Amino acid sequence: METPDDRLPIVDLRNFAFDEAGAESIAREVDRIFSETGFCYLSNTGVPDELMVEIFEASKAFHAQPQADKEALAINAYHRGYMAPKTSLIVTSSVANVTKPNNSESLLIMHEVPEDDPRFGQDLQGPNQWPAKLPEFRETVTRYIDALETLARRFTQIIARALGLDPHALDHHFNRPTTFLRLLHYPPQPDAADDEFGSAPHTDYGFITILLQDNVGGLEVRRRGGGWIRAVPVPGTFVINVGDILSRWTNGRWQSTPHRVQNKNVVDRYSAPYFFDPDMAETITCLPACVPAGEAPRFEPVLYGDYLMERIDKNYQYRKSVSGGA
Ligand SMILES: O=C(O)CCC(=O)C(=O)O
Ligand SMILES: [Fe+2]
Repeated sequence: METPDDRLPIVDLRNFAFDEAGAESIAREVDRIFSETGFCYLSNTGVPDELMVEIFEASKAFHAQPQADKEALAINAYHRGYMAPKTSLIVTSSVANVTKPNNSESLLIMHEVPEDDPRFGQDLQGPNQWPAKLPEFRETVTRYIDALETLARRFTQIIARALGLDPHALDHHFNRPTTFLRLLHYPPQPDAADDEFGSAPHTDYGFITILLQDNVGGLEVRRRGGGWIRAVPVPGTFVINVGDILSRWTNGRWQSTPHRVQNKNVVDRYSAPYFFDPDMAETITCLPACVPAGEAPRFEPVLYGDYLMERIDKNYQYRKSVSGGA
């Protein structure tokens, strides 16, 4: 039986219309939740409801296209484009021994890197791919990404506060953030076996993930004491969670909690996780505020770009042909 404790908490961001005391109280709440479950809902985020509707319409229109039109955008060496069902396998996960590929398809859109950007051509720094036959798609997705970036930057200030830092202390790591929007489609799997997932148990690599899900359900979050909590859809909210690099940055004070998706419904499920990560050129060093006096940090400093490439190269089959062996 479910009890009220089995629900993820909701943090009300009050449309960011708070004073100093309000910001502090939200930060305390976030510190408690991220130290325990590492997952919660966010309400009153300032992201317009219409935009949430529009991004799902865009995603559905993309996935409803003939397979050939989707394959025309097959994921490129810059990790941008379409990933067909059953092509990603989380192998770096310490969460589970995953053997079956994920039963989901997705379009990955990252931060734009124009050709005149000095980073152009480096790892993960290249062009997005846009569907030729959906004229409004790019504009809608760009508006959504802009809104989510604003939310993520504001939330980063709450994170800094929650860790006892100046609200702007972390901002400079995100001057050129690494961002991924993943427009996911999960086909129905009413008879899925226990080890067949839309998204197998995993933790997210990065800093924070801000997820929009439709009203179908299927996301589950691992409970600290074992078992899984259903992240039931709550209209108008996002789900936010701590990624591995944030957990590492906090010296393990905050948890990057395993989660998984199984769409055992008879209808399709759509979701849109937005991953907001540091600039790849930033070094992530355990925050001194999180290291107990007299103790050494639990993790070595790491260049975010190196860390991310390792995770991506291990997790995606398609990268066998674009990296490593060359
Ligand atoms: O679709 C979802 O609800 C979660 C997706 C997810 O965990 C991911 O893409 O990392
Ligand atoms: Fe995830």
